Amino acid sequence: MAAPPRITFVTGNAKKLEEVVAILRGSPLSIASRKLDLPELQGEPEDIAREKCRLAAQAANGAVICEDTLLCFNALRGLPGPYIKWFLAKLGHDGLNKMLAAYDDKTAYAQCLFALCAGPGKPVRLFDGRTHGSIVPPRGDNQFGWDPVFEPTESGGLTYAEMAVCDKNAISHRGRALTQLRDWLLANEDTFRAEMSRQ
Ligand SMILES: O=P(O)(O)OP(=O)(O)OP(=O)(O)OC[C@H]1O[C@@H](n2cnc3c(O)ncnc32)[C@H](O)[C@@H]1O
Ligand SMILES: [Mg+2]
Repeated sequence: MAAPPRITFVTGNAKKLEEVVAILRGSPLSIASRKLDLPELQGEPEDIAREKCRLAAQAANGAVICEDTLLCFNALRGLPGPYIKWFLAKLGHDGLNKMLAAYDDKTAYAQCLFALCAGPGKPVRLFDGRTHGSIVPPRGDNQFGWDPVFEPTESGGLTYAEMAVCDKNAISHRGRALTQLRDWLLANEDTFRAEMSRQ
């Protein structure tokens, strides 16, 4: 049997990489990684994810995956969404809570858009994973991004930061999107290989 196609996960975020490695452990995919902070377009999440992946394929000159993570407050009609990185950096965990002070609705969802591309100029495919929950005052040891302030509905009252890594990965936005990507690749390996080899 041929070796699995070699794909590079392009990200500037070491914690994302750790989770991706853990989620894919035991799967037949061969993922390398490249640390690169790519420019991100503004606009709709799907357009941001597609454009970032297009740039990643050019930078790596080969098959790539990359991902965009959003944290969407329902009371704010999905904002901060793809801009959560900058809201978190400027406002911190308390500031994210204060943004919802004027609203009864504290619900939110975490969304992960994985993008897969066989090489420069090749089509970009998206895989969308979501986890619903609420924004709460910070709790928990894991200091990955906004994990301390996001309490998934299905966690039994724990924030992401209070959950064991494997429990988070089992229900997380990232776990769900990556499972779809893996299943697509395993079912469509020949199509993807053909795209990789076509100039
Ligand atoms: O290079 P890339 O892959 O873009 O990495 P990034 O850190 O810039 O990531 P994003 O652009 O997707 O911005 C998402 C923000 O949300 C944070 N984040 C991503 N996944 C998370 C998770 O599972 N739990 C908590 N915070 C997360 C991340 O640290 C960023 O601040
Ligand atoms: Mg980024």
